[in-house]
Formats: sequence, C-alpha cells, structure tokens
Amino acid sequence: TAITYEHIKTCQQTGARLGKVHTPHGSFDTPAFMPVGTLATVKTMSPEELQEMNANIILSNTYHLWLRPGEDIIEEAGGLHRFMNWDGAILTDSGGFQVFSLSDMRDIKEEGVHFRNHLSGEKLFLSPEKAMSIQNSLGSDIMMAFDECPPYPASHDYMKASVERTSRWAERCLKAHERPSEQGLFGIVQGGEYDDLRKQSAKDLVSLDFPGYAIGGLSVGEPKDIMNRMLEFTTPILPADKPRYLMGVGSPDSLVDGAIRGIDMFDCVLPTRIARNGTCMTSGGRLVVRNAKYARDFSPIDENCDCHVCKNYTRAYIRHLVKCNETFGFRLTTYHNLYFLIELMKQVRTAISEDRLGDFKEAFFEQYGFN
Ligand SMILES: CC#C[C@H]1NC(N)=Nc2cc3[nH]c(NC)nc3cc21
Ligand SMILES: [Zn+2]
Repeated sequence: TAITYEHIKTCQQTGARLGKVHTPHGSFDTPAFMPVGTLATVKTMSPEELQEMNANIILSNTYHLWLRPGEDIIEEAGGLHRFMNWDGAILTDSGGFQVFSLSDMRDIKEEGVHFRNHLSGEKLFLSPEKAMSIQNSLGSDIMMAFDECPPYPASHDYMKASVERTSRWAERCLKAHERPSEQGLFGIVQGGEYDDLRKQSAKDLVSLDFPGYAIGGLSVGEPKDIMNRMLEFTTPILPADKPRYLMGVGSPDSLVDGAIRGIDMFDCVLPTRIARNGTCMTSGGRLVVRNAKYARDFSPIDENCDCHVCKNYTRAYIRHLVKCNETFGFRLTTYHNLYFLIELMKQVRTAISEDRLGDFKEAFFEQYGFN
C-alpha cells in the first residue's frame, strides 16, 4: 500500500501520538503541518526553500488544477511532482470543499454535483469517479475522497442525508481507485456538530477500510470548544494504525489542541495568507510588521526564531518592503510563518516524546497570548 502509518509513542500526559507517515515520495514525522500549494505552488516559495524548512509534504487542489491548467497538461508533464519540481509528498484535496464553497451551486445529485465554473461561468460536473480520475492524473501521494460539504449550520435531517451520501460516494471512490499501491486515499469524516452523525460517518468509513482518515467541516466557523469536543469522540473511533488528518486547521492553538486529541496531520492557508498582508506569527503572538512602531526596529521578526529570515533581515527592512508592496517582503513573511508552524510541530513532537504536551500547551498559550 502506498501510505503506511508508523506509531512511535503516545504522550503519557495527553492523548497525543508521535508517528511517521511513509509515502512513495518520502516520510514525514507527525504531528505535522502541511503548507498549502493550491495552484501547484506554495505562494511565493520555491521547492528548494520548502525543502530547506523541512516541509516534507504539501497540499494541492483537484478543483483548481482541473480548471487551470487542466489535469491533462499536468499528466503530460509526468504528474504534479514533475510539473512543479517538488519531490516531496503531495496531498490533493478532492474538490468537494471547493465546489461547495467557491461555485454558485446548481444541484447535488446522487451521481455527482452540477455547478458553474467560478471563473468562466461554464457548466461543470464533478463526481466521485471524476475527482478520482483527476487525482490519478495529478499523481498525488495522498488523494481525498469526494465528499459533500454541507452548509454550516445545517439541520440534523439535512446533515444525516449528506453523511449517508458522502459514505456512498466514499465507496465509489474506493472502487474508482486505479493505483492503490502508488497513491493513498483518505475518507473524510463528516457530520457537522451532531455527535451521532459524526460517529456514524466515522464508522461507515472505517468499515470501508481506508489507508487514512480526514476529519472535515470542523473549522468553518463553529466555536473551538465544539471542534475539540467533536474530535474527542471522533478520533477514538478511527483506527490507531492509520493517519488522522484535520482539514483546514489551523491557528497555532488549534494545532496544539488537535495534536492533544490524537490528530496527526494539519493544513491551513493562514500562515501564507496573513503573510501576504504583512502579518507574522511569532512566539509572542501576531506581529503586524507594517506598523509604524517597527520603522526603526532592527531586530528580527522573532528573536526566538532561528529561520533564515530572522537570522538575516530586520523588522524595519521587512516593514519597508511590505509598505512598498515589494514581492520580496511577502516572500520573507511567508518563509518565516511557514517555518514558525513547522517548528511549532517539531516542539509538539518533542513534548510528546517527553510526555509533557500538556505542560507545553500551557507555556505556549501563555507566551503566545491564547486564553
Ligand atoms: C464539510 C467539509 C469538509 C472537508 N472536505 C474537503 N474535501 N475538503 C475540506 C477542506 C477544508 N478546508 C477547510 N478550511 C476551513 N475546511 C475544510 C473542510 C473540508
Ligand atoms: Zn523566523
């Protein structure tokens, strides 16, 4: 099988686990943060820089690459790894989330979803089989099942029907999976904030025996304590010998809270997105580098950070570049923010290995300014 999870140890102080995920394009330690590279690039970063900061796995996106440049062109290039010159691991989302969040919906049928291209307005159709075919062309190491992403909030009845459809679609994805020895496939647990539906969704997918499991729809606006509660009863249903991926999460506090509740993989556009408006994550909280108070501040973004940016550039210089809308400025803030989250996960892994992730959380939340 393409993807295997190696459990190394469980933290004695919390439910967090230290592990490794092995893929055809290398292994990565977990818990891990995965930079998002939606359009076949982690915005403003080169593959060499991603390698340098130990980003061993990145995300890309079926929906976006299907629309532009088209999966046929990427297949002709020899797959997404060759196309973007990245030889680490790649996880592709299935397009489920984008169809429901980007396009004005036409309608959902059992067969699949009819909708309009959010760029051109042309009518499109995406189904479990089509989503699998696109990911097969992209050649990603980890594929995601095509799921129905219901609006938040949704009624219990609506959500129940949606979960049952997502489980039927998941089975169709497994049947359409052409190269299971080269590409892994994760089922996506749905169910909104309904305990019974979350459990039902998890049980349905576990009975289909996926190589890994994602938990979706838990960072679409619900309060963090609801997300934490959902995790507390969802992760125990998932097999301990498979990776668990919490989609679209998240902020530094959510990463720590997710790891404590047994999550192994995270992704979020936050570090790269806020970097492009000049906001940096630092061990003392967020820093808006364009702020006038940094005009003559020749210290690094974060004096506790040993990244290339913090060793060679100052807040004053980065503030100047950002104020002038200079691309290099956003490259520097992006590099640092990604490094910050990758480093945070490294500290989380060390804390797990020393059975003190609870203590780490307390100190980190205090220093960063989380409540
Ligand atoms: C409901 C649901 C669901 C999940 N389904 C798929 N295929 N991708 C996702 C991507 C996400 N990104 C974020 N960010 C807030 N939440 C996500 C949730 C999903
Ligand atoms: Zn730094």
